[in-house]
Amino acid sequence: MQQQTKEERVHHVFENIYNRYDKMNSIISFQQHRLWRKDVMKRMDVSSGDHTLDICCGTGDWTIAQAEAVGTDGKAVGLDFSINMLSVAVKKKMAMQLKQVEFEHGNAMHLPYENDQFDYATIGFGLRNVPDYLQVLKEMQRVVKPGGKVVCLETSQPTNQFFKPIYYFYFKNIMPFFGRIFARSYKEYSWLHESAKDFPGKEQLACLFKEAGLTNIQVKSYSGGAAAMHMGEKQYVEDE
Ligand SMILES: C[S@@+](CC[C@H](N)C(=O)[O-])C[C@H]1O[C@@H](n2cnc3c(N)ncnc32)[C@H](O)[C@@H]1O
Repeated sequence: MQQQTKEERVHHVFENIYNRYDKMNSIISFQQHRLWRKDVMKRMDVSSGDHTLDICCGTGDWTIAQAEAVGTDGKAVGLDFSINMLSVAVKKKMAMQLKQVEFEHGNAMHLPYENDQFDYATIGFGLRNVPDYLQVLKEMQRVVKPGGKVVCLETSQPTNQFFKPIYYFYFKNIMPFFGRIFARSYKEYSWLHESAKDFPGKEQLACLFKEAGLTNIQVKSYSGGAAAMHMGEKQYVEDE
């Protein structure tokens, strides 16, 4: 039998868990993800009229938070390759009657946008799912305007020696168990452990941001290093 690529596997996972995703997010993170997202939005300081892009937007909560921040003079675009995850996002947009948000189908590895289009490009719990982290960061850097920001909120590797074993035990054993009980998807929630265990730690990810051409990199750790935000800026090119 042919081996599934990482991209095919990830696609399959999210096409299947889309209708339980929001509920499960709150269960497996003990609601912490809401606090992390709120803090990241505060640090981003989005202005009314800005144009934002949220890739791997899933069911759209971060895109919608951005749409609220940019207001009706701005625009927030959410992009994802799972039609089912996007269908949940579109329902939320309709229910909230938000005109300034668009959800689009596409692949984070090859963003369907011209260079220098957005004030912000964000990715929330999406980077660890893509086949090539650096390529996606380069794509995000490409589509933001000079002075614009690339922001990633993702699980990370805890550095606290006491917390570390608890965290890994939880991810490996408890979380897939929650997945089985609450979402009837043991296999899909095992993927979260696999993708999170191999994901770069804070310093490594900051190096990838640098390699993607971003500067002024800020890092903020959450919940003992269980998650982290990285934010970098696209430099202005000096006139010759
Ligand atoms: C863990 S969910 C995160 C959803 C949302 N950003 C959030 O914060 O809740 C990861 C999302 O990334 C999407 N995704 C994974 N790889 C992708 C790719 N190569 N291109 C576009 N979307 C991708 C999945 O379909 C899924 O909706």
